[in-house]
Amino acid sequence: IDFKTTMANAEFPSIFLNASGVNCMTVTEMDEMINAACTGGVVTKSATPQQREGNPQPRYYQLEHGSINSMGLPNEGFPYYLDYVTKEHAKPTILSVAGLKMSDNIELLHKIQASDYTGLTELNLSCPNVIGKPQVAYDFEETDALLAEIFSFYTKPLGVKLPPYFDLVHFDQMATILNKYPLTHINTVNSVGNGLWIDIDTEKVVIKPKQGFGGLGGTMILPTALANVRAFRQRLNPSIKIIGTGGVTSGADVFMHLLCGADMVSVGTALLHEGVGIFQRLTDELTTIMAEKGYTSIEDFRGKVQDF
Ligand SMILES: O=C(O)c1[nH]c(=O)[nH]c(=O)c1Cl
Repeated sequence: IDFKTTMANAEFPSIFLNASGVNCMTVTEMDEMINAACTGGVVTKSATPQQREGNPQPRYYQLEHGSINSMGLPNEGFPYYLDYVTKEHAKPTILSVAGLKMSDNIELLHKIQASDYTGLTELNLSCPNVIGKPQVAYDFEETDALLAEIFSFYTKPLGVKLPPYFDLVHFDQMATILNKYPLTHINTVNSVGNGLWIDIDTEKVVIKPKQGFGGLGGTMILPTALANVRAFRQRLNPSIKIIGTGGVTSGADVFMHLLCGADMVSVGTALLHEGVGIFQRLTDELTTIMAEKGYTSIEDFRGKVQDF
């Protein structure tokens, strides 16, 4: 079975990507993603205008059923990633960008618009760990204003990375805004913001930044991720594709994201834990499930989750 798919002008040889932030900080990591078996390409770490050290360590911690992080947007800086994605690669790239303020986002997109890069870009509206900054995507007016400004000049393929929402009315409000713009895709979900974990031996929180508050990922957020993928698939124009992210550790999890309507699936916590070999495993497990059910193509079941 071939798992190739197309988004905007890019042909991905597989539906699998890394979640931005994992295995995508450096050229070495991004090349490893592209050269790995069963990957569709690579999503860069969200780039800020200048290089950033990020938050003090420990800033990532693996839990029994997932992860917690408050990285603080460490990255090599926008020029580094623009240079990488503008080069030729065997598979497509998605350039992730994250401004620390509105003007940063506008400035970064003007630079991409003016550059030779013709691939996909993903605007991260959902970083939960920039201290003192609320997530843009939880401010509907700001999101609407930002997208209106961007699409007044930006003509290249653009998607947005969204945080999870937890209220059906919020799905309605956000989808109404997103449907106004010619987005290539949304990527949902980013980590579940500001969780907390404690080591009871030391009675201390497990990460240093933000008094231990950090974004949650991994198995424990899969139900939230599935709900967000389904809710947006039901509400968004079919022209807006969906990268399903959150909680994927097995072929069954991939199958559920696809049933909810995802076009591609990205993996973060489990990729960090297992390495790029996970993509062959997910491919094999999904293939087995499809064979057992008599499906020969993802289109046989994508978006066809049934109500009870
Ligand atoms: O702290 C981070 O770098 C970070 N961590 C996340 O879990 N999601 C994001 O979008 C970002 Cl930008």
